[in-house]
Formats: sequence, C-alpha cells, structure tokens
Amino acid sequence: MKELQARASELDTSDPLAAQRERFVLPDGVVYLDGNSLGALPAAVPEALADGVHRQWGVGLIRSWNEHHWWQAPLRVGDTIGQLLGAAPGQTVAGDSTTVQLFNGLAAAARLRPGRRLLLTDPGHFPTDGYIADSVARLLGLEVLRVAPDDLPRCLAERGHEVAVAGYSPVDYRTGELHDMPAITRAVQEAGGLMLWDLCHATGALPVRLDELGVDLAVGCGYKFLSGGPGAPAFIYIARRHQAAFDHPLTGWNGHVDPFGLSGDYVPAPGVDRARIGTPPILSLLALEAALTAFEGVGMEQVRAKSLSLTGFFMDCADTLLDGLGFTVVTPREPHRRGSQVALRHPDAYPLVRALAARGVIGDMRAPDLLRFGVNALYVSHRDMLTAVRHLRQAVTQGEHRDPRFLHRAAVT
Ligand SMILES: Cc1ncc(COP(=O)(O)O)c(C=O)c1O
Ligand SMILES: Nc1c(O)cccc1C(=O)C[C@H](N)C(=O)O
Repeated sequence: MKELQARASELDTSDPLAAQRERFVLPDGVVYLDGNSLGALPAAVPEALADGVHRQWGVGLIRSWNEHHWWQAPLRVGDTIGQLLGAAPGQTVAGDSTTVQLFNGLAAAARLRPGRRLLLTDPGHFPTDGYIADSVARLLGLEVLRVAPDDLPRCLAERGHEVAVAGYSPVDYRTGELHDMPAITRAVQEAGGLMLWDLCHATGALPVRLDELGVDLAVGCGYKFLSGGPGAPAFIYIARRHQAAFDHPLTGWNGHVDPFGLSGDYVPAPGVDRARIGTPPILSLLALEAALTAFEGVGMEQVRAKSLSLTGFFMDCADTLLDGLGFTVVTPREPHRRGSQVALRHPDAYPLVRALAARGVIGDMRAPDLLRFGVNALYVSHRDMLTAVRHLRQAVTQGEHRDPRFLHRAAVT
C-alpha cells in the first residue's frame, strides 16, 4: 500500500496536466469517475451561462442572433470540437443529440452509396446505434448486419461489395476496449463503403485524427469528456469531399442556402452548413463553448498519455488490492487497446457501485456485472485512482454490497 501511495504522489507531482483540475468545479470529498457518462462542471460554464441569459438574452433580446453571433454558434462550436478530433475547420457542426446525428449520418451515407444495401453495426454497440441503424434500414429498404469489429474482415471479404456504411465506436462503452480505427476505416473503404464513427467515448479522451485517417462521417456527444453539461449538443463531422453530395434527411430551414429568404423550395447550403437543421439550443451551445476552453493549451497527446497512466495505475492498484476478492479486470491491459476507462467484472457490481457512491467515489455499472470507472485526464489524479480502489476493497471486505439499501436499481444507473 505504501508503495502505491508513493507512486501515486510521484506520478501526480510530475503530471503536466495537474493544474487543469482548477478548470473544474468538483465537490469536496468526491472522487469522480463517471465523466464518461456526464462530465464534471467546468469552472468557465456558470459565468458564460449567466452572461448568455442576462446580457445576451435579457438585454440583447433578438438582436443577439447577430450581435452576439448566436447564428454562427453551431459552426463555431463545431470547429472547436473538430480541432480536438484532427478535423480542419468547416466540417463539423454542433447540435441535436448523438442519436439524431446518427440517424442523419447513416441515412445520408446510405444515400451516398445507392445500390448498396447493407448497414454494418457492432452487436456490442451502445443500443441507440443499433436501434437507429434498424430504423434507417426500414425507412430506406436496407438490411442491417451486426458484425463484431474482429469479424469485419471476414464479413467484408464475403459481402463488402454490398456495404453502404459501417457505423462503429472506437471504444467499447462497457469494457473500454479500443478498436483499431485506422484498420477498420481502411477495410470498410477498400470495400467501397463509407465509415461512420460514433466518437462519444473518444472525443476529448484520445487523439482521433479524422482528416488524416480519411474518415467519411463521425458523430459524438458533448456531455461526456467534453463536459458540456447534461444534454449538451452533439456534433456531426462530414468530410469535406462528401459535403456537396450530402443529402441530409432532415431538411430544416437552418440548413437552407438562404434561410431568411423563406422560399418554398429546399436548396441546401453549400458546405457543412447544410448539416444544420432547426433553431439550435443557444444556451446549451454557450455552455459547451465555455466548457471547451478547459482544453485550451492542452494537446490531445498529453491527454492520452495521462489517461493511459491513470488507467494503467488503476489496474495496478486493482491487481494488488482486489486480489482474491472476486474481481476481474476486463479492460485490455495493452495501452493501444484501451480507451479512457477501466471496467471490472464482479457479480455484485450494482450494489458495489452504490456502496462506493455512499463513500464518495462515483463510478457506474453496466448490466449485468460490470463496474465502470471513467477517467478524464483534465481533472482526475493518480491519487483518485488509489482512493477509489481502496474504498472498493473496504466496501467488499466489509460486505457493504449486501446492504439492502444498495440493492434496488435506480431509474438511471
Ligand atoms: C456510443 C454512444 N452513442 C450514443 C450514446 C447516446 O446518445 P444520446 O447522446 O443521443 O443520448 C451513448 C451514451 O449515451 C453512447 O455511449
Ligand atoms: N446519456 C446518458 C444519460 O442521459 C443518462 C445516463 C447515462 C448516459 C450515458 O451517457 C450512458 C453512456 N452513453 C454509456 O456509455 O453507458
């Protein structure tokens, strides 16, 4: 234990990102390891929201669409997110939810590949991705194949010529396994299909290099590692080469070439502006924009290096302190195969997560038996890792997972 303590303090002392924690407001006595579900509150957000409400909305009224550049917010915020994803400006738009953007991306991708009737998705994907793929297929008369990432080469060899689009996530939301984005992108494109990445668990957590990899489309949320707040706007990335032919399924007036011309015919705006739909949620965009300032001066390579150090250290602590207590580390050990979380398997995952929360360590669980600990390198320390694992050891050795208070499932887990 002493050794782990010494290592934690050594790693935290030499952490070049340690000062970024000041950019967040975290309650005292809480170790927050659920930033892969809802990011913590960035210190810049309350003031930005107060300004948006009182000055921009209260005083500026409708003039603020021009004077405070509300109209440009989806593109401005989109470009800032794009910077974190290795996307040059003019390819990313912020707005709506990931689910809506998935629908837009998959449907538009299928329209870009007429005559091809397969949509590929991951059987282990977050459910919304599968639900939307099924619905798009029903609407457009296509077929969905659920193919695990490891099985893609076989599927593409057999039916690649039929694939319109493949929608995958680089990081498995349950286990934290990181898939090989470059190889999957290349394989799908070599078969003639389009690659759509769901970056919910990658955006703000690891370098993605969208332009360099030649990704076709991507979507992701604003509320996890970007810390944009509950229900923060999501985003869609449309590689520039596809924009002119991108036939958006939701032809809203904000995506029209001349929105205030109020013409009866839809003519899409040139460029990525055509991915706008209806009136955007300005207050939420202002909150997300302020949240993104927490990344100023920070490189995604630095974020990745610290994230790997944190998750690696967490696993070391688990190996030492949880040995023989019924836990299995399910997140891959190899750094290039893991995202920014650690998942532990235990039959009493749910009551243990609740017992931990009662001790001030907030993680989450994914049914049936995974405890999930997400790390945001901007505000989590190595000491937090050790504290979390120590509490977990104490909770399980003291039998807290059998406490009836922790057995009932809450609506949101
Ligand atoms: C990979 C992935 N896609 C999509 C979503 C959710 O989509 P939405 O932001 O629309 O709720 C989540 C998590 O909620 C997710 O983990
Ligand atoms: N989006 C969420 C929500 O509105 C409530 C609770 C959790 C979430 C999540 O983000 C879950 C998350 N996508 C996951 O990886 O499981």
